[in-house]
Amino acid sequence: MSNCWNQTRAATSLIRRLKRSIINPAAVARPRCFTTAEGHRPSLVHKRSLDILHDPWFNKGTAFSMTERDRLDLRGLLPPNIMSPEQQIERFMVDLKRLEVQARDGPSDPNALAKWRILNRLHDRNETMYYKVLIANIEEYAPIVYTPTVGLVCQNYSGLFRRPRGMYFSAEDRGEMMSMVYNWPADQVDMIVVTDGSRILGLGDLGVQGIGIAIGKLDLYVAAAGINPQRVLPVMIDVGTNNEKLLKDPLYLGLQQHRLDGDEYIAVIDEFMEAVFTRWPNVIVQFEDFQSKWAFKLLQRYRNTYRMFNDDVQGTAGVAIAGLLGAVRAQGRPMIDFPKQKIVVAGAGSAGIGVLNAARKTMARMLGNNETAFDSAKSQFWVVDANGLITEERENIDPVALPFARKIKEAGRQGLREGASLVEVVEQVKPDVLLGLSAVGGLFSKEVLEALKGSTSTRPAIFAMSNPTKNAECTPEEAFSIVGDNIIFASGSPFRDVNLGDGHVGHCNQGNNMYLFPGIGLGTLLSGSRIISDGMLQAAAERLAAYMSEEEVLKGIIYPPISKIRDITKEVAAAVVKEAVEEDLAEGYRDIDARELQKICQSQEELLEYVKNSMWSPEYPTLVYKKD
Ligand SMILES: NC(=O)c1ccc[n+]([C@@H]2O[C@H](COP(=O)([O-])OP(=O)(O)OC[C@H]3O[C@@H](n4cnc5c(N)ncnc54)[C@H](O)[C@@H]3O)[C@@H](O)[C@H]2O)c1
Ligand SMILES: O=C(O)C[C@H](O)C(=O)O
Ligand SMILES: [Mg+2]
Repeated sequence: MSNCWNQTRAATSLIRRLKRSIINPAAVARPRCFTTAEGHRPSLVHKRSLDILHDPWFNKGTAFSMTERDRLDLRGLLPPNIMSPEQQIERFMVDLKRLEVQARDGPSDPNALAKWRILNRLHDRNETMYYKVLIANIEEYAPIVYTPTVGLVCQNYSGLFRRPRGMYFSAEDRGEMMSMVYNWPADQVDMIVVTDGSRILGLGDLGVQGIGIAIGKLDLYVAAAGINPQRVLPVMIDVGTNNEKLLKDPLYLGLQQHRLDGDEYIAVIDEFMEAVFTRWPNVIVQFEDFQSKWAFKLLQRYRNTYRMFNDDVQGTAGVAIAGLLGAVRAQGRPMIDFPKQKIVVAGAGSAGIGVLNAARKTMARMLGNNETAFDSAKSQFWVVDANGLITEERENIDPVALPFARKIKEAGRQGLREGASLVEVVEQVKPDVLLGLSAVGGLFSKEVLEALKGSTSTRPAIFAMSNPTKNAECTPEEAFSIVGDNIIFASGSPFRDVNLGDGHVGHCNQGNNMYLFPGIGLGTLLSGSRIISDGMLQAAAERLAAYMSEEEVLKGIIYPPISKIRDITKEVAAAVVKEAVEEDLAEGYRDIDARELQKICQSQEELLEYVKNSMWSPEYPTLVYKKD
């Protein structure tokens, strides 16, 4: 009986594995006769000779085997010594490491830009090798290809631009986008990250140069979520810039006109969305670094029709929620105490308001999930923007900030008023949490941090989440030295831990949306959900929150190390798939239909295996030439 059971199980499992192998050929061990000498299913290419060496999708450089060199007319075009992928990386690393003699930490690394150049050149030559290097050294090179260095890259883009990467749609292309999308060589695109360059990190309007941020985010999609690099597309929508310096710069690469606004602006974005979803109906579009003015409007406009999300609004909110819940646990309290936390937020832009809305909803759910709970939860927040504390007396208040405006009488009772300064607010409120998404470096000044010493919390939390490094509201050194050792600290860009003496470490967590967006994208892709629901985003945040053990959290570690990002992403993606199935949104992906997906979701183990097997890994496939 049990033998028969085992055989049936083995057969079912084999069928599943074979089905999955259609998604990822490497996911299943094939019978020998199907494989090449290198042991993998071959990839067909329609080019040969130098064209292959110049194609980063297929190029293997010195790792082409002799038989491949013959098959693809490469003989004589490469030095004769055939290298293993490991030897190739060793050689590359010698070059890259030369720059590390002087300094070795991302944030203040004087050679960061030079390292980016070396890595970027590899990206242009050989994508497989590039991602092998990135994945194996993610802790070290995420600060180069992502924040903070990517900010510097965007600022200097005109000078750094060599080979184009991704697609550019401009205001001049109106009426042409539907045909332009066919200029992209890939028939399948899974992930697009699009920006209009209007608010790049905390660096403001960088116009066309903002494409760097889309490229950096997609690097993480490949490295963390295992999205196939041939199926990612960075996009820049150039509607002009309001950055006067760029407008006057003759070397600026973008449209030298002021930004389109109003209906004209929306028409361009509408046309872009229609074009990409016509060619790639299953693509997921991540909106990135759009100024707040448009971030919310575009999200509302598209989120119920297209598979899209706004990372700054929704990804950041999830990461902040996970961190805020971690901060409650770090006080030795249960998560359900979250609705008692007093939270001061500095910054009421796309990120700040995104966090406020999500935190309020999370509190309301914990308080009974009804209207009264939702209403009372808002009293836990004090919001300070460029004009100080936001109250109902604020003139021309932004509608998205209105729900968080303090009642004027109540503010008065607290010794506060419209426009009160951040120091005053912190002094009077004595918050448990001080969270910055203001893009103002040093905003958490000595006075503000001194005021936080009066917090009624047993362990106050400071989230200096603005990017890049120089825009962080304070450094961990400042926080630990002024507020004291018993705090929780998180920043958007990486900083080193602080030595508190006597063997104690002040942990610096990186509170960055990179812990969520790759999993949200991958989970949505694999579920085949037509939209990205609030529930799917909530499931992602909850999974991240639960990722840290009690022991870690008590030590002040509320986010995982970036070296674990592939594992976290797998877990987050699984949570997103499961939620999409539960909400009946999942339509399945490729060969796995909705019913099969439902079955997979019944076992957490199978679900995680499915996600893992669907992730691309940087291995060279054997190449076989086929005429077009
Ligand atoms: N860590 C992360 O994962 C993450 C995610 C998204 C955004 N961010 C960062 O958050 C920052 C803000 O992004 P955004 O999209 O909300 O920008 P935004 O321009 O839309 O909003 C900035 C807000 O800060 C306020 N502000 C300006 N000066 C202030 C001051 N002196 N005191 C208090 N508030 C002040 C502005 O009034 C505005 O409300 C950026 O630096 C961005 O890099 C970080
Ligand atoms: O890009 C990042 O590092 C996080 C976030 O999306 C931001 O805009 O700062
Ligand atoms: Mg962003």
